[in-house]
Amino acid sequence: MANCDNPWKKNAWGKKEDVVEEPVVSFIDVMSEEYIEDMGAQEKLEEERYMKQLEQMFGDTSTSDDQFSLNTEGMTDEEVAMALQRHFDREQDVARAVASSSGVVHFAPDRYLPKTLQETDSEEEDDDALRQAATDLLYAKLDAENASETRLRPEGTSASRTKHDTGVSGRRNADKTFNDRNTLPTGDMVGDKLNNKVFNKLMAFSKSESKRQMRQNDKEEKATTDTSVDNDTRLLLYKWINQGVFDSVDGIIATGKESAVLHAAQHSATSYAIKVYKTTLSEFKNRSEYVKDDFRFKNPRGVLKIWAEREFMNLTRMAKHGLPCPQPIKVRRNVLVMSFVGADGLAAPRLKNVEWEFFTDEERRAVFEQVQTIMCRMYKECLLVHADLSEFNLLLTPDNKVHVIDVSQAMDLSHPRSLQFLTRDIQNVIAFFTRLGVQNLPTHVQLFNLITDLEMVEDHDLLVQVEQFSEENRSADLRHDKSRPADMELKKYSEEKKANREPSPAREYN
Ligand SMILES: Nc1ncnc2c1ncn2[C@@H]1O[C@H](COP(=O)(O)OP(=O)(O)OP(=O)(O)O)[C@@H](O)[C@H]1O
Repeated sequence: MANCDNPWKKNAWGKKEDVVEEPVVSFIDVMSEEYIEDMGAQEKLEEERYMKQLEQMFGDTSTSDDQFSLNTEGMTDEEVAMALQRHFDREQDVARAVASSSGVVHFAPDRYLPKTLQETDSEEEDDDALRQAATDLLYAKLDAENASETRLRPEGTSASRTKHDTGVSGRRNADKTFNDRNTLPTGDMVGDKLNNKVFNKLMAFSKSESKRQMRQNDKEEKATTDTSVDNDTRLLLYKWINQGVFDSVDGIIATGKESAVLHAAQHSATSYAIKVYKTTLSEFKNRSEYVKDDFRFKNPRGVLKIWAEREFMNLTRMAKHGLPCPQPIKVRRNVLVMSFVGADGLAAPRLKNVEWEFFTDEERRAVFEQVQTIMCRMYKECLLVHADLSEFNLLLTPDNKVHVIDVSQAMDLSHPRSLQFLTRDIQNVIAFFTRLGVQNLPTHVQLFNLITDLEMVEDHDLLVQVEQFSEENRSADLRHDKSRPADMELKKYSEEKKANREPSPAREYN
C-alpha cells in the first residue's frame, strides 16, 4: 500500500515509471549558441557510433548503389534469380538495421525487379505508351517549329510579343477552333494557325450551323417523312391499337407525293390502309392549287390537317352512295384509316401499273366503262368532282373491279372551278385509255355532257366553253366569294362536317 500513501506522486498522469524522461532544458539554454554547438557535437558522435556498429555487422557499408548492380552475363536464369535474392536480403538487412537505430526505413524492392517485369505487358498500357510517344513526338515537332520561329524573331525591344501578334493569335485561334469553342467536327489540327477573319467566320458558321441542326432535329421529330411516321402519329397508332381499331401496323403499302400509306390488320383477317399525310410544308405547297390563294391560311401547317379530314368526308359521301372506294374508318389530325383495297394483304395495282398485255380489248373497254360510271356517279349522286383523277388514283382489284382513291382534293360542285377540274379529269382519263388502245372512246365533249348533262358543242374548245359557262352561271352567292374560291369550299366543308357530327354526349346535361 506504499502507493496508497500518495498515489498522485508516482503515477499521477498514468505514465509508466520506467519511461526515460527527456531532460528538462530551459528556454534560455535552448536559445544559447553553446547549447546548439553541444547538440551538433552529440549528433556527430551518434552518427560515428552508428557507422561503427554497421561495419561490425556487415563489413564496409559505404557501398554505393552502383555496386549493387549485377553483371548477369553468362548466368543462368536461376543464378540471376539467386543473386538478386541475395542482394535483396542484404539490402533489407541493412535497411532494418538502419531503421532500428534511426527509425527511418528506406526500402526499395522495385529496383531489384528485372526491367522487363516492371513494364506491364497489357496491351492497353502498350497503347498508352505508344500514344504518349506519338504525342511527345508531335509536341517535340511543334516546339522545334516554335523555337525556329523564336530564333527568327528580331532582337531588341521590338521582339516582345503581344496577344495581337499574328503568330500568337493565329495559333490561339486554331486552338480554340479545333479544341474547345467549336461544335463542328474539325478533325485533329493541332499546330495550325487561323487568321482572325477566318476564325470569326468559322465561329459564326459554327454557331448558326448548331442552331440549324437543332431546328432540323425538331423538324424531323414533327415531320412525316417518306418511310416513317412522326412521334405524334406513332402515339396515335398505339392509341388505336389499344382501342382495338386494328391490332397491328405491319408495313408500308406505298409512299405518295403527299402521304405514306401503311398496312394495318385486325386479327390477321381484316386489312386497313392508314394514310399518313406528310406534314412537311414543301409537300403541302405542291398539293394545294386553290388553298394557296386563301389568305386566311396564315399558318399552312394548320391546313395540313384539313386534307385528312377532307378525304374522310369525301369518302363518307361516296361510300354512302355506294361508290367503289375505300370505306372511311377513322380520322385524326393528319392520319386517316380506311378499308384496304386489295387481296391477301397485297394492294390492288393502280391502272398505271396493271399488266395490260394480259387484258383483252373487251376487258380494257369494260375497265374504261367502270371509270366513266364512277365519274358520272361522283358528279350526279355525290355532287363531287375528283379533281385529280388519272390512272394513278384508280385501283384495279383481282376481280377487275375499279376503285377510286385519293379524294382529299375532290370538290363539291358548288366550287366555282369544279367544271374546269372536271375537264382536266376527262382529259387524263381519255388520254390514258387512248394509249391503252380502247376503241370508240367518247370525245371530251361527249363525256363532259354525259357526266354533267350540259350541252357543250364539239366544234369549240371544251375548256373555253366551260370558262364561259362558269362566268355566266355564277350565282350571286358564288360571286361574293369570287376571288377566294377556298373560302367557299371551306364553308361547304364546315357545313357538311357540322351535319355529320354525332350529337355530343354532353348535350343532354346542358
Ligand atoms: N385504301 C387503300 N388500299 C390499298 N392501297 C391504297 C389505299 N389507299 C392508297 N393506297 C396505295 O397507296 C398509294 C398512295 O395513295 P394515295 O394516292 O392516296 O396517296 P398520295 O400521297 O396522294 O399519292 P400520289 O401523290 O402518288 O397520288 C396508292 O397509289 C395506292 O397504291
